[in-house]
Amino acid sequence: MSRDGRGRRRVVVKIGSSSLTEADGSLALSRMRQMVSEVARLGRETGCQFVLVSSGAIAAGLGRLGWQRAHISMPEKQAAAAVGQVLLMEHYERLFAEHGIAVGQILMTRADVEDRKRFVNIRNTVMALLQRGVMPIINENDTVAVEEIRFGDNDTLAALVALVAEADTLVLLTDIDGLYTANPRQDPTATRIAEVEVITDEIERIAGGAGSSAGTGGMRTKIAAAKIATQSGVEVVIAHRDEPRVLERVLGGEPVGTRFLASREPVSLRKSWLLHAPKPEGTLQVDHGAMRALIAGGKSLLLPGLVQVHGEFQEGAVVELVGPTGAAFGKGISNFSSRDLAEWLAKKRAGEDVHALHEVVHRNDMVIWTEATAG
Ligand SMILES: Nc1ncnc2c1ncn2[C@@H]1O[C@H](COP(=O)(O)OP(=O)(O)O)[C@@H](O)[C@H]1O
Ligand SMILES: N[C@@H](CCC(=O)OP(=O)(O)O)C(=O)O
Repeated sequence: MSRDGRGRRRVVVKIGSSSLTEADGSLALSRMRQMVSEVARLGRETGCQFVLVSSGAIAAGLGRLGWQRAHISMPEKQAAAAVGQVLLMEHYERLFAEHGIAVGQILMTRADVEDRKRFVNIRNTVMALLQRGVMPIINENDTVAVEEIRFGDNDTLAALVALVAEADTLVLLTDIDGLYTANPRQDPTATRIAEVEVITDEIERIAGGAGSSAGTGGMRTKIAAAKIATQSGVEVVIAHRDEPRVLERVLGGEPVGTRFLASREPVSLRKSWLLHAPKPEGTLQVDHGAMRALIAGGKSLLLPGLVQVHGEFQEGAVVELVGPTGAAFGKGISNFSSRDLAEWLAKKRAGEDVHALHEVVHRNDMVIWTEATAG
């Protein structure tokens, strides 16, 4: 049963570049076929809904064009992705069609996730596809994403897709059967960790980088993704792509890979988005009393508690909330532009009358670090 009582589970499966490419750079077609047929079978037998996050566009493009990864520039990588994405989808279309399933492609950038309206639009599209039994296949839009705003790795993208799709499970399929106490490529004595209840600093410390030239991010980005997803109530499993019946076993709760338990007190979807997706456009500094009211009292931020405004932003922008010492304690959506707020602050300082009940950030549009990391 799903967490919101839909009656059916919704699962995001991410398959990494290292699993979609052979050593010679060509696409690992037999593995793709195997994964597609397990997804199709489980969907049919259990009613489970799947969303696929598939890497491999750059790797497939390099193979098709005969280019070597070591010698190419960023625009050439993007060109390779443009070529490879077509190939990837051509194969997915054919492989899912063998099971009578149509596929739909969604290419996303970080900017699409940061913008609340686009985030909601993507969610509506994903839901519409799922309702009609179409398989959403998602990748980063590598051809338009410049370096500074790229996800780069698809693990973080997959965690955000799990939020978008309101999934209850995220499965990260990779070239190793879970998180080890150290990178086994460097430390052969390392052992697999079967279950992680809370992602501690120690867990983050043991996660190393990518294991092959095809992979990006390694365990480090998988743990970061697991943190985003588990805080939002999504269970995460890192498992080996070649484990027989891997998805069936993961979803059946069998001890495969590393399972990261979902938080028992997950933050809402809106707050998860606020917490993880957008970069703040400005800062609101509040006084001690307001900080206490927000942290402990669960209150909205009213004008009298505001001390300083930093940055230039419009009404509806995401802002960071900082206390008297300048330390950040949360994020929120400002109901006013920085200009309006600065004008009010000037009037307040001059002793003029300002409407004290102006709600600068509403409680529902605010996330406080303590509540986000609890549970
Ligand atoms: N503590 C660890 N436990 C397991 N694997 C690790 C660890 N630290 C780093 N790695 C590396 O992470 C790699 C998987 O990530 P990556 O290469 O990015 O694959 P993918 O393309 O599937 O995302 C493994 O092959 C392994 O070498
Ligand atoms: N979007 C890129 C994938 C980036 C990547 O390699 O990520 P990952 O699968 O996490 O190692 C592509 O399709 O080539």
